[in-house]
Amino acid sequence: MSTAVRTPSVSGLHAAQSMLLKGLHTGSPIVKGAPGSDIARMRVGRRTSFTIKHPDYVDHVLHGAADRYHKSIEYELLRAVLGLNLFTDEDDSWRRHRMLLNPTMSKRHVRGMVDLMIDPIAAYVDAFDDGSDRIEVEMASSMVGLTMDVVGTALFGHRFGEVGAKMTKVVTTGLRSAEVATRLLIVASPPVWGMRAFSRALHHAPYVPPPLNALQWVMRTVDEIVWDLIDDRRAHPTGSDDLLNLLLSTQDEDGRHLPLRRVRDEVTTFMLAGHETTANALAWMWYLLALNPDARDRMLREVDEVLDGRRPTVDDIPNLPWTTACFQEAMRFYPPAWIIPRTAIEDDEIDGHRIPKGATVIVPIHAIHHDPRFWPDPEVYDPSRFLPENARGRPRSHYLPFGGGRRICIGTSFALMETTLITAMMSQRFVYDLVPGHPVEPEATLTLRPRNGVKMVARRRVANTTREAA
Ligand code: HEM
Repeated sequence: MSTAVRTPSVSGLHAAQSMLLKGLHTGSPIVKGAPGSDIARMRVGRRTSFTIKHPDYVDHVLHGAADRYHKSIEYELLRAVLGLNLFTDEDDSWRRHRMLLNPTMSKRHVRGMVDLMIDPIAAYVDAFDDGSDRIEVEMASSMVGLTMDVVGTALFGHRFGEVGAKMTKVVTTGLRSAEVATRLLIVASPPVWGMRAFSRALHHAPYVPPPLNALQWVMRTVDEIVWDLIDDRRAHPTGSDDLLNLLLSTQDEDGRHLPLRRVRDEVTTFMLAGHETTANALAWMWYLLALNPDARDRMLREVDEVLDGRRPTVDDIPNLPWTTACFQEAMRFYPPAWIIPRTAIEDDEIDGHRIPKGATVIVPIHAIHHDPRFWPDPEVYDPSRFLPENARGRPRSHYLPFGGGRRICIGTSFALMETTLITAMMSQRFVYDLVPGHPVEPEATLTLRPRNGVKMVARRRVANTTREAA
């Protein structure tokens, strides 16, 4: 290793105060780091954290030296809700399960799911269209119901329907209580064993005080939904090659099936991780498109030219590059997973800066996506950045909505195909405008969500207009 250099530091007291009073947000000292430096160190309680803002440093942590990092202690809270699964697992056990699930989520296999995705989207648009020319809609929760249904149909052969509506409240409550718990955690900085005991207690204790009792309610509600799904499939087996059947039928070399508990944990993860981030990103995209009518008009023109009013097929997706780019640029602007924390499991060094074993390393995705060194005019919503000819050759850690390295989101292809279809199909009949005066602002929980939702009016499209003005 080379000689260690001095790392700029941020006051731990200031960071702790800000955390307790304002919570974690995109401007928190622990996220912003030190001005003018790509790495900053801070100590809060017993914990040392580093914020790294340069893509090369991110490359090191997520790719080159990935063996030296695990997910951070905050994931223990997720483990309490989701159990042990692809998201929360580590090392050999993670590797085995990732190898098992990769083929089902590969681009090739997901292409085969496109018709399954289209059915719930078409049903959503039909149910939404009450025949009037202007329909009010709160996009964030509406997208939760839709993306739940798409994941349910494509991966579990199950339409969530009513459950989708319930999930908006469950997930919002869960994320808000988790945010409060994370604030306390960062300041109290308990050891991992303390955190695990806390998570177990949260699951099983007969009484938990507010606000943590909300987390317990979330865990129990999610548990009920997922066990119903598994029990139903076991009682009524199907021959499909969906994710649920893969999890229920897979056997190791000794012929042993996955424990049912693990099946439950994976299903919970795919159900939650598979819809919440996607729904958020879509809500942000509709918001940004309404603010940028030129980008929106170009999307509408592309959809009309390519689809000519018919249902899409899998072969249409590559012919909708602007539509896909509108979604990708929305994820640059408001990345749903806006921060990625890791823990060093052995001593490391980043560009001469010493990272001791046990330290937390924070990758502030939102900040990197808005850094003018890597994104000219970062506050301008410009989908052309993601047209294939402009995106080619971009360094991988400039754009991280799906994370990076071996822990990159397994649902990347699924999400990109699903959202292109949703954007196109929802735009065939309607164009979406903002309700004036409704405040739209980001709320940073585990994901970056619109705090008060996004209230919009769907306006029926008029044939043959060149400009979709109100
Ligand atoms: C726009 C939509 C999505 C975004 C922005 C997103 C973002 C992410 C990010 C940033 C990670 C990495 C977290 C880390 O490294 O700590 C991740 C992991 C993961 N995502 Fe997604 N995701 C999306 C959609 C999906 C979908 C559709 C699914 C499943 C159907 C899914 C399932 C997962 C799983 C299981 C992991 C853990 C992978 C592993 O560690 O091996 N995600 N996602």
